[in-house]
Amino acid sequence: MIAQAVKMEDQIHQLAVGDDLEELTWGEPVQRVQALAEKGLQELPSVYIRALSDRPGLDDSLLPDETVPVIDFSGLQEDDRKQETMSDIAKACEEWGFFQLINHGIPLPLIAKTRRVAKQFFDLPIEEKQIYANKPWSLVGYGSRIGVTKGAVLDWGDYFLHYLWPIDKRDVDKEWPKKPASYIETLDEYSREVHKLCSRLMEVFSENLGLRTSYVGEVFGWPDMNLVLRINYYPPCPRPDLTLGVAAHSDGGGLTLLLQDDIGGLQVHKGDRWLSVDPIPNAIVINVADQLQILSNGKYKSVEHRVVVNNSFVRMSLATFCNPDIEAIISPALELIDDNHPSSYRKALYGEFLQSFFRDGLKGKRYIESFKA
Ligand SMILES: O=C(O)CCC(=O)C(=O)O
Ligand SMILES: [Fe+2]
Repeated sequence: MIAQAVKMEDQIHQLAVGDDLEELTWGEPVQRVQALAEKGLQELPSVYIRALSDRPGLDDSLLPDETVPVIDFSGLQEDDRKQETMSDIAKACEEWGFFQLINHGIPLPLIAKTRRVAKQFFDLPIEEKQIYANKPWSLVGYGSRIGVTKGAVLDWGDYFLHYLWPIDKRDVDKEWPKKPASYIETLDEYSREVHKLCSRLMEVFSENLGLRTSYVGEVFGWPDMNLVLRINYYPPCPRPDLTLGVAAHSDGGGLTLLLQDDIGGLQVHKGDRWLSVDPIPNAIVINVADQLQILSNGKYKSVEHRVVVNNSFVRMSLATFCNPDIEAIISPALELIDDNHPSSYRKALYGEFLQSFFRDGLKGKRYIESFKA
């Protein structure tokens, strides 16, 4: 079952590159950014240097009048605050595509433990992490780039990626770290909590869109929606002004739940500016991803975001992507189409979407553009 499920994603990858997977190679030998940074480089190697127009411009971040909305999820449990909380979430999805969720219900000691085991993994010697090195045709494992294109500008960061859900798609034996010893147990517990929160959010989004409560969940395959964890590790960088931890992109799946630490660096695109998502201790940053934008017929926005790095601190984040199955067909909900709101996107297999992603890596909002009706 496991082998089969993962193999399907490999097949999509194969379609994307049109090549024999086993022969696919990285454009350049893989360099761990963490190892480079630990050498104490004075200069930034040229593969990380972005074009002038993509550089972060480190001083143009937040203006005080504009901040990503903060939503108190406990408001949904109180009769007098429920309506207001629902409409705050709807507004955030429509205007920002992003919000920070507090009182989300994931136990804080579990969050602390999850962060701790993630950090302990990255603190292992390189050789121990290399055991999980990902292949050019799969994002699963220990990685330092997305896409194989020779000469591509690379992100200043490493990651570790694996499935959290559905349970039969997790290959705990091969794909989850064995060290630290409590990693598996902790992430198992974390996945169950994230699954609960995602389920609740999908219900809220459905209701807010005027759809039956189970609608978004049905499209994304609840209770077996795909939850994929990406632990991001951004070491200090000698020239943060020239590079990015993650290039500008929108997330391709359904929705994303992100735990960032207290360092800061995530920015979202609003109007023609990049605004910082200031860390709030233990808040979870939620963002609408491309498939939810399509399902909502463009009412909800899957917004571009990027990560800037700094020259003093390691920053870590844990992103959980909640995605439809690759065989799911995604299209705007019929209830959201009328004479004034014609269908903005064509019907497509989520796998078709993934295929362009595997081929080209992160490319701003280019993918969703190509699915316009
Ligand atoms: O590290 C972050 O704050 C965001 C990472 C991100 O956007 C991603 O992994 O898709
Ligand atoms: Fe992202």
